Amino acid sequence: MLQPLKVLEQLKARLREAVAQLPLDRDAGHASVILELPHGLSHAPDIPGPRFLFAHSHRGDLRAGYGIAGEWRAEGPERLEVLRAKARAVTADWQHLDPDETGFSGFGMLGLAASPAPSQPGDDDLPNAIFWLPELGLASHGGQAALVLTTALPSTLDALLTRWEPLLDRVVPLLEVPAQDPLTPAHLDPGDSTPDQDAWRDLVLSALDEIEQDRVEKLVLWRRLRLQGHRRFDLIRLNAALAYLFPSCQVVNVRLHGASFVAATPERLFTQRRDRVEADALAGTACRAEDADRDAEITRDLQHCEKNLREQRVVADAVSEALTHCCSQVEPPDGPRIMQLNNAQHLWSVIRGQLHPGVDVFRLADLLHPTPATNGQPRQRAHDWLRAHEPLERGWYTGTAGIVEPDLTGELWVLLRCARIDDRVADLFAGAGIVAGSDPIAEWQETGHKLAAMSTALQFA
Ligand SMILES: C=C(O[C@@H]1C=C(C(=O)O)C=C[C@H]1O)C(=O)O
Repeated sequence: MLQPLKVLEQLKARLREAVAQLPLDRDAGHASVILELPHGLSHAPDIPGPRFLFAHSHRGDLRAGYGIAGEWRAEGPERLEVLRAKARAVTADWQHLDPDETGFSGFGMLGLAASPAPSQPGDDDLPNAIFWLPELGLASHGGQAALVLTTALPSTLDALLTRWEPLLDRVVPLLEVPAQDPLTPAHLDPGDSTPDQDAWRDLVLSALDEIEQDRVEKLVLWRRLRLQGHRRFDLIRLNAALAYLFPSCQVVNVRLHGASFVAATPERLFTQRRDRVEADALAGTACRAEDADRDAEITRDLQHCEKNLREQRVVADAVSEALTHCCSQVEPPDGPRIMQLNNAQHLWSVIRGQLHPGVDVFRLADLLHPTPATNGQPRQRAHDWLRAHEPLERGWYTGTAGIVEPDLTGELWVLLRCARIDDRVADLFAGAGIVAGSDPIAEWQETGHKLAAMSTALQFA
């Protein structure tokens, strides 16, 4: 294996050659240089500054972005249309130079808060919606990896090398550092839940009343739990713990300023590959048991529970219906089968469709987000009821985020099992779908199982 210093020197030499070939004097657009890395990546370094990460352990996929080569923000009901127009303009004029023939290309990140309604963001918070081209990207898949450097045009050779060489100096040596072992589990001080258990019961009862009056069929309520650590939470360790505990989930980190938004989510909003789309309908939750017989019994109960099946069917139906607006053909949902995670199990179906020409991730996000899995049904009425009754802003919890390819296809994940982490404080978020027959205590316990996904991992960070 090449020594880290050798890798860095070789990358810098190849970077200088490649940058000299970029059309830097064009007066608009973006250009990316893609350089092969000697081996695949299982984790991505955390350096100060804006950063995002999407890592999926079972798939062996990783994308990370550092710094900003371009960012576009939007809010309000037109937010996805606005970002779509920007992304179309960017990708129409984006040069890619891949001298090592890696097959990787530049990529962007799209991320959205749960509601398009503008909020009063704090300094550390993420914007309502953002499409972001990182200055340095890392991509790894199937044991192969590449580094992608992107700039807005025009630029000059000197300006780029002055920025990019120090960036490589900071990041490349860290790629060779093995992931740190988890720390001895630390005690976390539990803070308040908002709403607390009494306010939760009242909220569930009002939601049940709304359902009883036939104004909505389903409402997804949630709560925030604040945890205080005795040491600063370390994102690399946290990601490693999440990947270990939830290898079939997508680990997501997004940070623009101080605080990081972190998730280990089991739920895709959709995957778009060329003209095919696949979306998850995930709803209906039960716990896990240590004892295998008891666990199998819980699974069987979930598969036959009329309330949970109905809750999941509402989601599958709404996703199928949304896809009919952009597909020439939508296959009936499969399942529902069971998705088993370490802390919970869910009813899950996949819905597949054949897309009309010209459909992209922005259009799909507009049609699919939010699904009744995280909002309720019907969509607008549920959204309005929740905005009027929820005690806190959701922010990016139950928003969506993912990677956008230069042809504007990609994959977005529903932001669940997540936390906003700032130094030693972590705010964890979890919710539960309320339908006729839901019980406030059982739903409170369900949010507890979901919160345990992040709180367990945080103990090792
Ligand atoms: C709302 C959450 O999860 C969603 C709600 C579920 C349910 O109500 O059973 C199950 C999976 C998710 O779609 C969450 O994890 O916070």
